[in-house]
Amino acid sequence: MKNRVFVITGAAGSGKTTVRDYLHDKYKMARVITHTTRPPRANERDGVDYYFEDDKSFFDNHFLESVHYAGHYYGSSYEGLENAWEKSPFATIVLDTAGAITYKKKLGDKAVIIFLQVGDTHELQRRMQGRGDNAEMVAKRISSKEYNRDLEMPYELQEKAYKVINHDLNQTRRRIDEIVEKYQH
Ligand SMILES: Nc1ncnc2c1ncn2[C@@H]1O[C@H](COP(=O)(O)OP(=O)(O)OP(=O)(O)O)[C@@H](O)[C@H]1O
Ligand SMILES: Nc1nc2c(ncn2[C@@H]2O[C@H](COP(=O)(O)O)[C@@H](O)[C@H]2O)c(=O)[nH]1
Repeated sequence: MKNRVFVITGAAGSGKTTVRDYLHDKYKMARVITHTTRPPRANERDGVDYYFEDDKSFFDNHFLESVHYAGHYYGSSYEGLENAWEKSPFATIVLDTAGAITYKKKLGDKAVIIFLQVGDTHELQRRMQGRGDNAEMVAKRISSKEYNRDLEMPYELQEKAYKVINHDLNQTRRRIDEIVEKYQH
């Protein structure tokens, strides 16, 4: 089976991590852990959710791509992807849309891009608060240009990404199953 990386992208709170974990649990896809200078949330662990870095250590990595998002750096390394592919031919990663565009440009058909959309921005805020983000963090996030940019599929991903509306989670899982099925043979 050809190596692939399923890139889950979309706005904050759109369900990227939820879909990534579904791909891991159901299809045993290896998760690519990325690096960030953002402080950990209450339930996040270093090396599991992210590699948490400071403004100096972040730049010691060998990045395939990196971005500045809502005041913090995020980046995904070549080694992270190679390590995931050593575990399984199908890997999965969560990226903002700028990162997804870079993955598509650099990896071509090895990168399968899934863009998640939730039309109602109030629902997105409810979901962020529901998972325990504090009100100040949510306010900062939704006022960032990156969050607002990622609400719609960018021009560069049109015709190159699958758009999945994540309203009902069971429907989303079924749609994800249909997409994965296309790459299994
Ligand atoms: N279809 C859905 N219906 C209701 N709640 C959902 C749905 N999908 C995900 N959620 C919930 O919404 C919250 C945000 O989801 P998740 O953390 O996966 O988003 P995300 O896109 O990874 O966010 P971020 O980019 O900010 O890390 C979680 O509490 C998750 O359980
Ligand atoms: N381009 C990249 N985007 C990344 C990376 N790791 C995470 N992300 C995306 O950043 C935002 C914010 O994440 P959060 O955990 O602070 O809510 C979100 O869209 C993530 O998907 C990366 O290495 N490169």
